[in-house]
Amino acid sequence: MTIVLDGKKIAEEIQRELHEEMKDWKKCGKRLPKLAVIIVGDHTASQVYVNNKENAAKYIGFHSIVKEFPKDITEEKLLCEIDKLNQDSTVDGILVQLPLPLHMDEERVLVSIGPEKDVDGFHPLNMGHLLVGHPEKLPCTPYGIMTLLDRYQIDLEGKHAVIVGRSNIVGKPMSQLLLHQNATVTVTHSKTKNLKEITQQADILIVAIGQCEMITADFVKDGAVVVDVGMNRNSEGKLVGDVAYDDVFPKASFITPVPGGVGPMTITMLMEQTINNARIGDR
Ligand SMILES: Nc1nc(=O)c2c([nH]1)NC[C@@H]1CN(c3ccc(C(=O)N[C@@H](CCC(=O)O)C(=O)O)cc3)C=[N+]21
Repeated sequence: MTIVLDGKKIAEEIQRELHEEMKDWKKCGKRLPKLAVIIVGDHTASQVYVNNKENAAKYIGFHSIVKEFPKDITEEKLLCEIDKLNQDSTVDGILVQLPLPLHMDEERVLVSIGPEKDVDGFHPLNMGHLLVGHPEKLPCTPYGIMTLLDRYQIDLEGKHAVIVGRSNIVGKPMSQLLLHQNATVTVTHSKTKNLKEITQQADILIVAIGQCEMITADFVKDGAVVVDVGMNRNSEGKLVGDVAYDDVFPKASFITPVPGGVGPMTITMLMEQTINNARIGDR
């Protein structure tokens, strides 16, 4: 029997808890958290993400501001805007929506975010904390996946976790979090030879490659836990993952759907880290 890892449901549960906490903050007059989201250029593709974030913040009951800039804004101007937010003591979290326009140096922009306000966990300092095993801020998608696995009491110790994709945003940080839980981790990528032979060994298979329904049943071991980070539009405009869900479903012990799996968890972890910053900072 296959169990669906219901990210939407777990995300709602956590958001309800956070909502209750914010009610208490309001009651005792504590300053409410504030998240600042920066968007540069056309963001129609990530509109869903932006809307979901706004809605979550509204529901939980804290402040969220969105700053939109044209795609031809200079890097200097953008850095200046980030610096204003760094210095604004009412702002607890800053997120710069990726990808940035090609003329910008993404790393330079990410480094300019104050590490203590980096709710995405993309700052090299926070990546470093994660690498040495004392994470301060976690990238929201890997954090969301770990929370989801934990809520379904999926034991990771000694399991072979195979990650498909090595991005800084998902694959690399995911590998570290799984290692910390004593999984044996293999990271595969576009140059990996015999990908299928490796994914077939996975007890836990995490897929984050951005290829529409690439992982079919023949890539998956019987009883594997399958986590799909992909979010692609197919030819009919429907949102589909990197995993061919219907094909893989009967083989998996647990599987995340798209939508309603990893996505809502990512949003919720962003909310949690913003609140956590306000909690510890009281800046
Ligand atoms: N600095 C930065 N941090 C990010 O975390 C980041 C980013 N930039 N740029 C864009 C991507 C994309 N991303 C999504 C997260 C959740 C959903 C989400 O909530 N998905 C719903 C979609 C629901 C629907 O479309 O119907 C779901 O999967 O159920 C979507 C997309 C975060 N990203």
